[in-house]
Parts: sequence; C-alpha cells; structure tokens
Amino acid sequence: MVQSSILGFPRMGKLRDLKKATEAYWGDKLSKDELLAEGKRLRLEHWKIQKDAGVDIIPSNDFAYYDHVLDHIQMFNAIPERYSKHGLSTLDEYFAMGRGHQKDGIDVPSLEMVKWFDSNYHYVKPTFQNDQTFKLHDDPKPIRHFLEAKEAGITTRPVLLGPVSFLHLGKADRNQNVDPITLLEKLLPVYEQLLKELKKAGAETVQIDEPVLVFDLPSKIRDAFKPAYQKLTALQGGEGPQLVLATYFGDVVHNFDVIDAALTNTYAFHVDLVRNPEQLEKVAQHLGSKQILSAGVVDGRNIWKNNFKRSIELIESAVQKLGKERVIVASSSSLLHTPHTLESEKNLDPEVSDWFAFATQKATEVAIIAKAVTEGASSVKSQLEANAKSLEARATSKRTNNPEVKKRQEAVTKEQHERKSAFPTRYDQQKQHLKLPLFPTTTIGSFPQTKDIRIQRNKFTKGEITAEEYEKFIEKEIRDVIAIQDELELDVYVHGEPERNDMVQYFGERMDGYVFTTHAWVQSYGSRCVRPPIIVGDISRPAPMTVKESKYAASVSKKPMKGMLTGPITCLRWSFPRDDIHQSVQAQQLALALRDEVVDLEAAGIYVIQVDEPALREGLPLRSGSEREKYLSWAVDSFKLSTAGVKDSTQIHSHFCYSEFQDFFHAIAALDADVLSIENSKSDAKLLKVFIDEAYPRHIGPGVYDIHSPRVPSEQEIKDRITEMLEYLKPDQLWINPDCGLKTRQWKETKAALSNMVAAAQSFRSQHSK
Ligand SMILES: CN1c2c(nc(N)[nH]c2=O)NC[C@@H]1CNc1ccc(C(=O)N[C@@H](CCC(=O)N[C@@H](CCC(=O)N[C@@H](CCC(=O)O)C(=O)O)C(=O)O)C(=O)O)cc1
Ligand SMILES: N[C@@H](CCS)C(=O)O
Ligand SMILES: [Zn+2]
Repeated sequence: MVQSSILGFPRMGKLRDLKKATEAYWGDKLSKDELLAEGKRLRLEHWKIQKDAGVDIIPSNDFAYYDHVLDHIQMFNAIPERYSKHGLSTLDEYFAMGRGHQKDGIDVPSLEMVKWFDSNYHYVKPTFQNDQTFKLHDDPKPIRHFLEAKEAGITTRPVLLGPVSFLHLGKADRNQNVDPITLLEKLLPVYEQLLKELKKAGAETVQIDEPVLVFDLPSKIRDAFKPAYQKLTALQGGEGPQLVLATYFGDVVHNFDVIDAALTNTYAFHVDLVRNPEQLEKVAQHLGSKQILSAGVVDGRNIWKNNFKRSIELIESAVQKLGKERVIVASSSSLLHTPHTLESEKNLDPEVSDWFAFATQKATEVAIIAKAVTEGASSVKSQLEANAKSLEARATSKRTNNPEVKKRQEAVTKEQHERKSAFPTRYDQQKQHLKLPLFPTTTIGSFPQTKDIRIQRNKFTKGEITAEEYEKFIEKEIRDVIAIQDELELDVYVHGEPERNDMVQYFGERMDGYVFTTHAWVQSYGSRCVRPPIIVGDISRPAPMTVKESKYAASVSKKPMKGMLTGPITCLRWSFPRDDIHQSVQAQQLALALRDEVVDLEAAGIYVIQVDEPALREGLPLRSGSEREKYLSWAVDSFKLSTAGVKDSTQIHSHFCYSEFQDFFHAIAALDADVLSIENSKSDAKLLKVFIDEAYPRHIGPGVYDIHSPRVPSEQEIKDRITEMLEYLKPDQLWINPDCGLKTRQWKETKAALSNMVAAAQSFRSQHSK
C-alpha cells in the first residue's frame, strides 16, 4: 500500500488562535497555563484534521509557540548565559530568546532571526559559544507531544531538525569564533538520547529534517553527515526509531555522494518533487536497497490545487521502480507556509476559489493521490474528474490574460531601466534640493499599527464607517506621526503607513490580476502573520495607489517626505505567485505598475522615494551558479524598471531586511539606488566591510537597532554601533535609521528608541562638523 504523509502543519489555527493567545500571554492577559492549554487544543485539532482527511502519517513536534528552531535551541540547552542566568520560567526564557526581555530589571535583546531558506518564514539562529556544551531538556517537547497525540488515539511521526542542519544554520555568538559544525561530536549524544527516548515512548519512525542538503555545501558540512548518520542510523530497529531523512525546497542531486556515503541507511528519504520532479529518476537509483522514498508532490509553499494526473503519474513511475511498499505520497515540505483552510474564505469568487488548496485541503490531496495509486483511479474517480475540470477551467479562464499588459511588456526598452545620470551627478542635485545634514536620520516607513488603526480599518472594511470618515482618520494619524517626527527632530520623514494592512497585501488589493482572502494567514515569525494576496492573472495598476496619502503628508510636513512603495520582487515573493507563467514575467508586470506610481509620486511633489525590496535576497536560488545569476538579472531589472523613470534630483532609496547581504552584494549595488537601508543591528558590523572592499559609492543606512523587540536601545549602545559602522563606511555616506519599519512596536518604546537614535546621530554630527 502507498501511504500518505504530511511533513508539518500550520500552527496558528483557523482564526490565528495561537497568535492571539501568545500575544495575550505577553500582555499579561492570559496565564501560562491558559497559553499551554490553547497550544494543546490546537495540536489536537490539527492532528484530527489530518486524520479525518485520511492522512496515514501525521507529524508531531511540528508545533511551536514561537519557532521550531528555537525549540531545538532550548531542548538542547544551547541557551546563551545571558538568557539562562535570570531564573526565568522555561517559557519566558524561550520567549526572551525569541523576542528579547526588558522587564523586572532584566534587559536582554533577542537572538538573531533570519529567513528560513527561500521562504517568508523566519527562524531564530542557534548561537554558539566557544565552550558550548549540550544537554537534553528534562522533559523534551517531542516526547511530550508524541504522548499527547497517542493519548488522543493518533500515532504520530515526530519531526526533528537534524544535527547537521541545526549546526549549519547557526553561528558563533558575538565575540566567539567557534565553527558550529565542530560541535557535532558534542551534539550527537543528545540526539541519540532523544531518539532512544522517543522510541521508548512508542515512536516507530521519526522524521529528521536535513534541509541544508539542498545547498551547495562546504566539504566540512558534507563530511559531517557520515559520522552523524552512522551513529543515528545504528539505533534503527533497536534502541531507536526508523529515520525518515527529509530534504525540501530544492533538489539534492548535487549531494548524491553525501547521500550514498551517509544516508542510504536511513529507513526513508524524502525529496521535494514539486521544486524538481526530474530528480525522481536519479534519487530512485541512489536509494538504499530497502529504503523508502517519500515523494513530495503536494506543494507546501503555494496554494494552487494539485494536478492529480501529473502527481499520480510521478508516483506511479516511482512505484514501478520501487514497488508500492517503498513509496510514500507526501507534501513537498511542511505546510507551515500555506494558510489553514479554504473553508474560511466566504468572499472569494467561486470561479477562483476552485483553483486553490490550503493546508487542510492539501491533507486531503495527499490522501487521494495515495488512494488512487494503491487502489486504482476508479477508487477516487469523482475527485479526479473534478480536479481535471478545475485545472482546465483555470487554464482557459479570461481572468488570467490581459492583452494590454502583454503589449506594454513587449515595448519595454533597455533605456527604461537606467537613471538619467550616474550617482555623483544625481547626488549633487539631490544635495541642493534636499539640504540634508551629515548623518541624516530617517525611519523605514511604518509607525506603530495601533489597535485603534486596526479597528478603524476593520470598521471601514465592514462598511461601518464611510470612506470619508476613514480618510479623515488616516489623515489625522499622518498628522500625528509628523508631529512626533518634528518632536524627535528626524531629518527625512515618512507618513507612517497607517492606511496599509500589510506592505504587500495593500498593493495587491490595488492592482488588477490579484485576489485576496479574509483568513488565509501564514506565520511569518513568532506571533506575526501575513495574508499573502494571490496573483491569478496579468497585473496592472488601474489607478494611483499611494499618491493621496504621500501628497497629504508632504503638504503638512516641513521636512522632506519619503514616499513608500513595495518593490516588484517583494510584491511577487510575498504574494502567492502564479505557477503558470515564469516569475520574471510577473515581476516585470509589477515593475511597470510601480514605475507609474513612482513617476506619479514625483509629479505630486515627493522627491525622496523608497522602494522596499526585503525579499530580493530570499528569491535567490538556494544553490550558487547560473540559476542565481539569471534570477538576479531579472530581479535587478525589475527594480530598475520601477525606479528609473524619475529625475536626477529625486532620491531613490531601497530597503532590505532579514537577509545576509554579502553573497548578493553585487546585485544590491546593481540596483543603483541612491540610498540603501539594511538590517544590521544584530549582525557583526564587520559584514559592512564588503562596502569598502567593493568601493560602494552610494549612501547606506545600516540599521542601528532591532525593531522586533520591545526593548529600548540606549543612546550609548547606538553610539557604539555607529562607531563600529564608521570603521567601514565614510561619514558622508552613512544614514542613521532602525533596522526596519516600526509597525509591530508600541508608541512608548518607539519614541524612546528613536529619541536615543536621533541623539546619537546628533552627537556624531556635531563631532564631525567641528
Ligand atoms: C517586513 N515583514 C513583512 C513580511 N511579509 C509581509 N507580507 N509583510 C511584512 O511586513 N516578511 C518579512 C517581515 C515580517 N514581518 C512582519 C511584521 C509584522 C507583521 C504583522 O504585524 N502582521 C500582523 C497582521 C497585519 C495585517 O495584515 N493586519 C490587518 C488585519 C488586522 C487584524 O488582525 N484585524 C482583526 C480585526 C481588528 C482588530 O480588532 O485588531 C481581525 O481580522 O481579526 C490590518 O491591519 O488591517 C499581525 O498581527 O500578525 C507581519 C510580518
Ligand atoms: N516600509 C516598510 C518596510 C518593511 S520591510 C515598513 O516600514 O514597514
Ligand atoms: Zn524591513
């Protein structure tokens, strides 16, 4: 029998229940026990959904209160002393590492948070000491959750992040220089102990994720797999469970020597056949003689309905090679990156909702595909027919094509991608025009999205207040943030983005070619969720999207007002993109729509325009090589096409967060933005060296403080950071700003942090103008 399996389920719940409970706990409105009870309720609900869908192999330990990598950090006691020394409860210590802690005399910033592979999910980076040791938690979560499911009558397959990925995804702590992979020997006994305890608890199989296998790996990482998996697979069938080694988000063909040398003894091997179906042939050849193939054919990263015919063909070809008992039909990755259920979408046009499958529907999809292969197509005849009909309807729908957009794309020229003059000429004009001081201060765009803002927007969406009332409310918010920026003495202002629900969703809602949902939330980090709009057809801009608010803000501001747009790649990547045309085509459509917006902003008197591209790095193919260069070429082109229509005197900014910028520095440079702001406060300032090494000529604002934490940085701390930055950047090149937008923060901490930031900048300004 071909079994079905899911690699992980979304954690938030149907109505973002986990987000609400966690934030209530942080706000002292829910007790620890109540939060834990809510977690348990959600886990049971999610296991039941998968069971009811007919999934044979259901995961546990995929649930996390903040992040699954952080769970492992705590479970292995890889907790830096600055968190462990305060005697916080296990839960509070966990949240302190995730989001910092500034309470009751304790003041500790969070650990660094970075992108999970090429997704919009963020994980907490394991951070190691030179004398790092590991110890298994007394009451390990995977065992607790396995037993919890067992008690509810569901035998699950616990999921662990594998030891090599755990180390490779981590880093040495600040002022430490340990190479994480050298800690493998110390870490393995903890994995062995955990596996044994899981087996004792009754877990017959364990999914062990080694997603780093999709990267091009340095030899020391490749070499680490053999000793690691010799130890762990030796336990199989004896003291330990059978191991299902899982990879996702790419192919593993380039790492076959590692797989042959180290991984063919694992009980099963999971590969992502959505990203790369061609690897099936080769993977099947490289499997150990008894090893099972877990074939990821249901997309864990997008919302399109599965193509059953194609998936069944793929699974049948695997069955021909391996036999039914050696093939599992699976989601390509965890479903963490997809929304909970399509059933909640009451406002979607049925024509398009019929094209989608969210996590709950995907669970049914894996079960149907497995049944079709096990029992024959006739056993699921009606489901297969409905699927074929739906795919046909989408392929022929009028919603997908807009000939006007195609015509405009055909007419795009090379010249449209270039600014009129080179940076030195542009900068001379911008200097005269904007008259900014040395070390100009600014923010990245958003100011706190208060409860009141969300309530008013909600009322407007529901028709409880009129468009005029909402507009007046937004104008008042804009005036308020301008008054605050006056008080703070910032130099380049923003309007605060109060009208935006989200920086991508907002633009999606204003462009043709998109549809949006009401409940399709996806976890982005911690308790924060996003509701990606869905690109279903060719994209165009029916009318200006931001000009009214920016123009109003400029009219009531005495300092330069920065217009604020989300760039084409970020709009694309933080939406659910189409899978029927190449992403470069969608990016160019977005770029043309944004180009019109940039030009309209300039015409409305906005002479500083920021086009955010935080997702540019995330889109980079995970393996180096020609695919990366191809991606960067069209991605950079789309940014340039969207921004190059302005005069030399208009200053173009761009912003990046959540990314290690060194490995795509040349692409950032190629954007030709006049000013870049980049997240940097949690990274080593040494990383800025690339700007000197590459003789970067334009201006840069490396973030001086972390915005994910409510913690307020002191003026001295910011000054120290600026001093470090000046080792790598010239004074007249440096802007002073936070890491990213302030929408998730409260006003109290925002004002305090910005006030310290401006004071630090002013102090440097006066020193340097002497
Ligand atoms: C910069 N980041 C972003 C990423 N991706 C995006 N798509 N957007 C981003 O900004 N990726 C990288 C980072 C990740 N960072 C963040 C930061 C902040 C959030 C966040 O705050 N998310 C909000 C939800 C935002 C939103 O769309 N809000 C809507 C709906 C609000 C709502 O919940 N309404 C209530 C009713 C009103 C009420 O009573 O409060 C309801 O529907 O029940 C809005 O503002 O209108 C979050 O809260 O998680 C995400 C990623
Ligand atoms: N302008 C946006 C950028 C976030 S990446 C903001 O400030 O929230
Ligand atoms: Zn940002």
